[in-house]
Amino acid sequence: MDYTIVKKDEIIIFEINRPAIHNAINMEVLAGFKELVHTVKNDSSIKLAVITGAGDKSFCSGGDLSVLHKLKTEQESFEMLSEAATILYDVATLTIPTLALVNGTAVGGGCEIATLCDYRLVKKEARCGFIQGQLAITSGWGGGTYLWEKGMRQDHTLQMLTEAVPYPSDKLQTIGWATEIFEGHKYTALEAFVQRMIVPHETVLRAYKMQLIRKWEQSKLYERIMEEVRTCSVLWEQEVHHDAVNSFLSKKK
Ligand SMILES: CC[C@H](C(=O)O)C(=O)SCCNC(=O)CCNC(=O)[C@H](O)C(C)(C)COP(=O)(O)OP(=O)(O)OC[C@H]1O[C@@H](n2cnc3c(N)ncnc32)[C@H](O)[C@@H]1OP(=O)(O)O
Repeated sequence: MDYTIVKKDEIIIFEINRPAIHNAINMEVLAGFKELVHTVKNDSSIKLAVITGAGDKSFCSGGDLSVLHKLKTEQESFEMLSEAATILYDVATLTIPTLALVNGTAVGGGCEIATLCDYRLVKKEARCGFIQGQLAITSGWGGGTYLWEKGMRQDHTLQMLTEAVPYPSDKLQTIGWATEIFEGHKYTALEAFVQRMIVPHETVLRAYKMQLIRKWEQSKLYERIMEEVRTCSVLWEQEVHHDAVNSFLSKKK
């Protein structure tokens, strides 16, 4: 399987399991996120949803370019991007807290997935960034729109999007993207964090998360995400984007 879903007591852990290609996202992993949403919605005992990556190198390197490079037109890319963005919006709006356990590199759509989570526990050696700009596109799964929601300084938000490079963990904490930085084993760090944040009653957690979801609904977050998707799909069709993807895929061969 390209992902695993494991429930440990009151926590559900979704792990992207494609370490050979830095946990890049394909349609199977996206289907896994749909399964995660379904599982959480049908099990009220779950208090926290965790997303992480297999191995110790990467959290997620974004969309699987060996698959995505076949999408050439605005319409073809819009269909994929909007499907992924909708699935990820359902993850973001789970009525329990979500936590990205960033065990390594998170770039492109991988940085978007970490950003949509409520918390980001980032391994000291991890580097995270919106590198889509290097492919001559914007984020396309909602990540840019979620980043503007994080309450970071506007200049830091725009820098992170437009510099299009992975940031080291100390900078991610300085700008307010990382919730905490950890060293050592990721599940040890998760356990320490959870001990502090899970209140006795899941009704309290859900009530507080609903305050955020209502804010997003009132500010039309989903509509703004779809605008991001449309912009990305227009840029996707440009030759400069296809050239950038092809040069990435050919550089190792
Ligand atoms: C769908 C849109 C979405 C969005 O932006 O909304 C996206 O995410 S677009 C995709 C954006 N992601 C990238 O451009 C990341 C590409 N990968 C890298 O930059 C590097 O691989 C990195 C930094 C993750 C790791 O670099 P490192 O030098 O340590 O490893 P390699 O580059 O040699 O990678 C090893 C192996 O994995 C393959 N690989 C890595 N990332 C991807 C990917 N996203 N899709 C497909 N394949 C990927 C890489 O090609 C190498 O394969 P090999 O056969 O061993 O040459």
